[in-house]
Amino acid sequence: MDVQVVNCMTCEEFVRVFGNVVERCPLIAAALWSRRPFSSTLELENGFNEFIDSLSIEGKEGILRCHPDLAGRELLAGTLTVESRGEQGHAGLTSLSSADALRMNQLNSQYKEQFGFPFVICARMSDKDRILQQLESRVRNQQLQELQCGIEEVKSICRLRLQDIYNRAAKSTKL
Ligand SMILES: NC(=O)N[C@H]1NC(=O)NC1=O
Repeated sequence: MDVQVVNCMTCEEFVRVFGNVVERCPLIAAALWSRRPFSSTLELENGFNEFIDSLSIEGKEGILRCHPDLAGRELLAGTLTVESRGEQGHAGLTSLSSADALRMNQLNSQYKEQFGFPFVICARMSDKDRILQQLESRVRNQQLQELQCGIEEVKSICRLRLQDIYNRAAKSTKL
């Protein structure tokens, strides 16, 4: 996607295209629109990262709380966002054995009780075994260390979602 195309978008278009780069946080895209013009698509990605980094602890916790559990209720109910559904499918979470699903649910609950926000990991850079292993080890982190860990994962999710948007745009202009 040419950055000029991004710079010419109305706020409404921009939020439609980039509104779920941070899961269920279209406000972040709406805020970033004011920072146009961007000199490159990388600058837009940096904008997302800087915005997230500039938030208070409560703001960062809020971002994590907008993420659905991995292999949780929303996956079963079919109410995940398209992006999250794809990511969880990529990590094999849509076809877990009932023993693995039970284990993941138990660990997710334990984690949430411990920190007050859900466990977040970039599912596309992981798989079922690594996710279970990370849940088991990260639950032992300190509160602030774990907040930062979750936020770094959010940034990885963002980067891959932005790449998808650019790739889709590049494909559609080739047609
Ligand atoms: N809880 C959690 O990590 N959720 C997410 N991770 C990811 O890659 N997509 C999500 O929705």
